[in-house]
Amino acid sequence: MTRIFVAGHRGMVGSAILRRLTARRAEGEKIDLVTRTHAELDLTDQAAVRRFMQSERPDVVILAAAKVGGIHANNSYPADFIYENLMIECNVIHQAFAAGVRRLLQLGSSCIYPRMAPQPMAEAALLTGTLEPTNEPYAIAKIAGIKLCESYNRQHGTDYRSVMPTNLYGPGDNFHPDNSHVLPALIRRFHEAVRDGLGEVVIWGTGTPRREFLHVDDMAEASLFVLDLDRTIYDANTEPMLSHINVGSGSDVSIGDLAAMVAQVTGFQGEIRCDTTKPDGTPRKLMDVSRLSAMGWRARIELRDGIGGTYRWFLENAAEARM
Ligand SMILES: NC(=O)C1=CN([C@@H]2O[C@H](COP(=O)(O)OP(=O)(O)OC[C@H]3O[C@@H](n4cnc5c(N)ncnc54)[C@H](OP(=O)(O)O)[C@@H]3O)[C@@H](O)[C@H]2O)C=CC1
Ligand SMILES: C[C@H]1O[C@H](OP(=O)(O)OP(=O)(O)OC[C@H]2O[C@@H](n3cnc4c(=O)[nH]c(N)nc43)[C@H](O)[C@@H]2O)[C@@H](O)[C@@H](O)C1=O
Repeated sequence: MTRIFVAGHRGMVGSAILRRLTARRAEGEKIDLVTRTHAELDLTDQAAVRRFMQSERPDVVILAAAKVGGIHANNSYPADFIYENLMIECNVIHQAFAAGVRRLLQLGSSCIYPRMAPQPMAEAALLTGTLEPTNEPYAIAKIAGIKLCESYNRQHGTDYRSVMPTNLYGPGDNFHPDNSHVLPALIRRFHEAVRDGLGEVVIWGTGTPRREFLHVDDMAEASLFVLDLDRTIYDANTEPMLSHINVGSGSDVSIGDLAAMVAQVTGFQGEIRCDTTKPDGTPRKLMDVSRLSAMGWRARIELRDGIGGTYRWFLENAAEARM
């Protein structure tokens, strides 16, 4: 029996990972799942995390809990983003080690790479240049997470792994009008424009930045793929000081074209206007996914299909929620 703690199991990624693990258990895999809500266990609380790890003694930890948000949230609450994420990583990774956890997978983000990194961004681009200012505090925390895992592996021989997802979306996303990422924000805005009969939708920035989007179900599958890799294969495909693995779909789209896709999915036929007083952020973020591809994994869900499914989930679960 493998006892797995999924931290952040009520979030978009954590819940997708939990769905897959639950399905595997139903198929007969010997998995014992451990979860705690944020209210039950605040992962920024060192003593509470220590007590939890010592009493639950998981074999494996999946760290999908974090302070997460889009460009506006990152830019508005930098102290929350750096403090909470550093604390969560330090507590979970160190207390996992102290409780003898043999394998851990933590999720970083594509924003760890320099703002002007050569595209597509390879794992080796880490720490080669200046970060994007709108999310530097979050990125610094995420880089610290990679270095924590590498350091425990080097000093203590643990098997702690890191995946760096590109921009994610899907069921369970945060559809807050200001604090969310671009795709859920646009789904809400275009939906409300159609509902209210508006002739215009405003998108932030110039519409020219390019982003790569990956459906959360693909991300969950990739996470478990990396977690399940035999250690010799993981180690052979990474390096002790460059141990993270990019996860992406392999193609990107401009924000303007993304907005046009969301307009089509939601049935909006009016004008799309750019508010250039809002920041663009990084000009382009496309992952080099050759490391993961070489190990045999690739994304399956096409962006247009994924947006359609996410819009249906939004209509059924979030459209009426007060934000
Ligand atoms: N969404 C995206 O586009 C991307 C996400 N990632 C990474 O993927 C991971 C998962 O992100 P995602 O699922 O989108 O985020 P969500 O915000 O959907 O989920 C995060 C989860 O973490 C929980 N959490 C936050 N703070 C604490 C805390 N102090 N103690 C306990 N639980 C806490 C949240 O609980 P509660 O809601 O109750 O606070 C929530 O359940 C993160 O590491 C993120 O950085 C990386 C790249 C892109
Ligand atoms: C995953 C990643 O997410 C964040 O970085 P980001 O990629 O810049 O994320 P974003 O989804 O918020 O924006 C993408 C682009 O889209 C434009 N844009 C248009 N209209 C809206 C809009 O309505 N909302 C938002 N949020 N953006 C909009 C926006 O101006 C930008 O050009 C990081 O802080 C960090 O958290 C991180 O790692």
